[in-house]
Amino acid sequence: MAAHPGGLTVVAGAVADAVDTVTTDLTSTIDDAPAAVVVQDLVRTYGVPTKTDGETPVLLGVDLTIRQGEFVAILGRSGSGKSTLLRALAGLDHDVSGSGTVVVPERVSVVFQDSRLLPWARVLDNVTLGLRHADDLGRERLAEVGLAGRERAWPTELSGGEQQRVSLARSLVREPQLLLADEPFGALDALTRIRMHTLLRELCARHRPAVLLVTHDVDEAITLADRVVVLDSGRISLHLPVDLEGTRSAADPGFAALRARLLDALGVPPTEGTE
Ligand SMILES: Nc1ncnc2c1ncn2[C@@H]1O[C@H](COP(=O)(O)OP(=O)(O)OP(=O)(O)O)[C@@H](O)[C@H]1O
Repeated sequence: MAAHPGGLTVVAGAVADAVDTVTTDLTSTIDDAPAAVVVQDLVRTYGVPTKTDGETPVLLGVDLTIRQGEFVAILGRSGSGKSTLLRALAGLDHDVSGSGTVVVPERVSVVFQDSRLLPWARVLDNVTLGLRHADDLGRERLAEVGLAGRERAWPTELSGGEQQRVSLARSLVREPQLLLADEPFGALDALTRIRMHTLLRELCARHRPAVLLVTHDVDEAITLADRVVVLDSGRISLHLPVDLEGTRSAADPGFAALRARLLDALGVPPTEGTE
């Protein structure tokens, strides 16, 4: 158990043994897999709260469990605290105070909207940065994201979508038990975004990390996630399992029903064409 700068109790690696156990149990489903992430009564406040003015907390008591191999997407209005929650799991937040418990596995990778590649390092070096003897694995992951042969390219020679592919390869080379993604496709054009959805689904099916995806895009959440949660007024107001069979199409009635539920939870009034 480690002290956390924001006053949290963070337990890293506490669930690793259980995670290893489930991979040998072929009959298990996500529903009965052990927890990869446990968040209990998480409160987060920016700035230093004083007794007199008392800053308003951004998170007011968030409870969330993500199971091994489960893909959870989080939606919420702008400023509702989605990134604050993600940063608390990543241990990346500053100038915050709070309370609560966060249990995360040992190996956590984070992907952001911008790829955050080092411009002076070639693609393969970006992927393996900080790891020793990882070139073969790095090449393998680059091939998985469709960038075989681009190992010696500089980041500036890649398109935005290709840079995000490198960012995904860099996160996967660390074999994360938890992948945190903060609007990773937010800056991409619609067609590239659809390709990236397919790629991410394939990668997650192969590597089975637990995933927390922050997104503004309701359809993206339904397309990718096993469960969508909505953050509202500092708490999770809805857990919605995505129980769609096979390939998910926005044209399916089941998809449209989930979209309507989520838009309602987000306070978006129904419009023509949305049931
Ligand atoms: N470093 C910080 N210092 C002070 N306040 C912050 C800081 N980071 C975020 N906030 C505030 O906390 C609230 C939640 O921010 P957060 O980025 O978590 O929301 P979000 O739901 O991810 O928003 P968006 O969808 O617009 O990205 C906002 O009101 C924001 O202004």
